Amino acid sequence: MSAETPAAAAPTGSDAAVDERDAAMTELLGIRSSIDNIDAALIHLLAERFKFTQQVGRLKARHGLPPSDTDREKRQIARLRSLAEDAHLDPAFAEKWFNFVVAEVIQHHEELASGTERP
Ligand SMILES: O=C(O)C(=O)C[C@]1(C(=O)O)C=C[C@@H](O)C=C1
Repeated sequence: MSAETPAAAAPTGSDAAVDERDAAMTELLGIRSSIDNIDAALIHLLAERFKFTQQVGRLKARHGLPPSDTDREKRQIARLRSLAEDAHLDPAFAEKWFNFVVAEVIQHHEELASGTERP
């Protein structure tokens, strides 16, 4: 059987169809378990990233440096878009993700600079 021609489903309600549905559910649970692991890893990676950006924010606040650095952002976006392409991930999505995270980071930087950061 080729990837282009999936097997026809057994007639609805037949024993074969029930077996196929059970097998599909087992496969789905296995795939979801891998998705769970990846989501957990992403949360841990994001937490680590925010620990480092908090360090940057404190450094910038201490020395009166501006919260954002658009040149750095541009370079990082170009780098991430290229990495995304190599990884067959939509580069526009990679850029959107980066901008989303950076907006949050800049808000944290601003709070640190103004002394209104959350505990
Ligand atoms: O590298 C910095 O200067 C940061 O503040 C970190 C960071 C980022 O999260 O990547 C956030 C804001 C800046 O505009 C650029 C990059």
